[in-house]
Amino acid sequence: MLNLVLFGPPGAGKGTQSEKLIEKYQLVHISTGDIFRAHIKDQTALGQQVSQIIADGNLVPDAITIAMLEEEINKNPQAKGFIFDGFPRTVAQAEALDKFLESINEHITGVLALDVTEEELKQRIAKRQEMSGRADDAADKLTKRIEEYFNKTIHVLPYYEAQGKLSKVNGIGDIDAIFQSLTAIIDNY
Ligand SMILES: Nc1ncnc2c1ncn2[C@@H]1O[C@H](COP(=O)(O)OP(=O)(O)O)[C@@H](O)[C@H]1O
Repeated sequence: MLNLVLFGPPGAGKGTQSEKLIEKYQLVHISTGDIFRAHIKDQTALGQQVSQIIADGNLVPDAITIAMLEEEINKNPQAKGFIFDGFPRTVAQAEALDKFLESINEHITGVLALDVTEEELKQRIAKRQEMSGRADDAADKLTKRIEEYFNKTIHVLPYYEAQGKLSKVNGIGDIDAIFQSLTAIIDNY
C-alpha cells in the first residue's frame, strides 16, 4: 500500500493537491475536516458533538478523531493506499495511526509537508471564505486555527522526521509545479 500523510497549516493547499494525488495514484482520500463537515451537515450525533468545537477553530478531541479515522480506514478494505489530509494533527494522533496501521500490517510510506508562509495562508483563506462560507474561515477563528497548528500540530513534524519519513515541499507557486514536486518524491518511495 501507498500510505501518505499530506501535512501543512490551514490553507496550505492540502485539499487541492490531495485531489490530484488520489487521481494519479488511485488512493482513498481521508480528509478529517471533510468528514466532520459531512457529519455536521447530516446532523449526526458526531456532527452535533463537534460542530461548535470546529466553528470556534479548536481541534476536536483526539479520542473522537482517532475513532472516526479508524472507522474510515475499515470502510475501505480494498484500498491501494490512503492519503491522510488534516490527520494526524497531534502527536497522540500520529502514534495512534502508527499503531492502528501496524495492527493491519501496514505503515505510513511517507509524509509530505507543504511549506507556506503565514502571510500567504491568511491571504488565501480570506479569499476562500468568500466562496466557502465556512464559519471557521472568519478572521478570529482562523487566528485560533493557526494557533492550534503552531501549538499542537507542528510537533507532528519531528515525530515523522525521527522516523526518516518527512519531506518538505515548497507550497507557494503554481499548483501543477507543486504537484510535480510531490510526485517526484512519491515516485522515489
Ligand atoms: N485531525 C484532526 N484533529 C482534530 N480536529 C480536526 C482534525 N481534522 C479536522 N479537525 C477539525 O476540523 C477543522 C477543519 O479542518 P480542515 O478542513 O482540515 O481545515 P484546514 O483548512 O484548517 O486545514 C479543524 O479546524 C478542526 O476543528
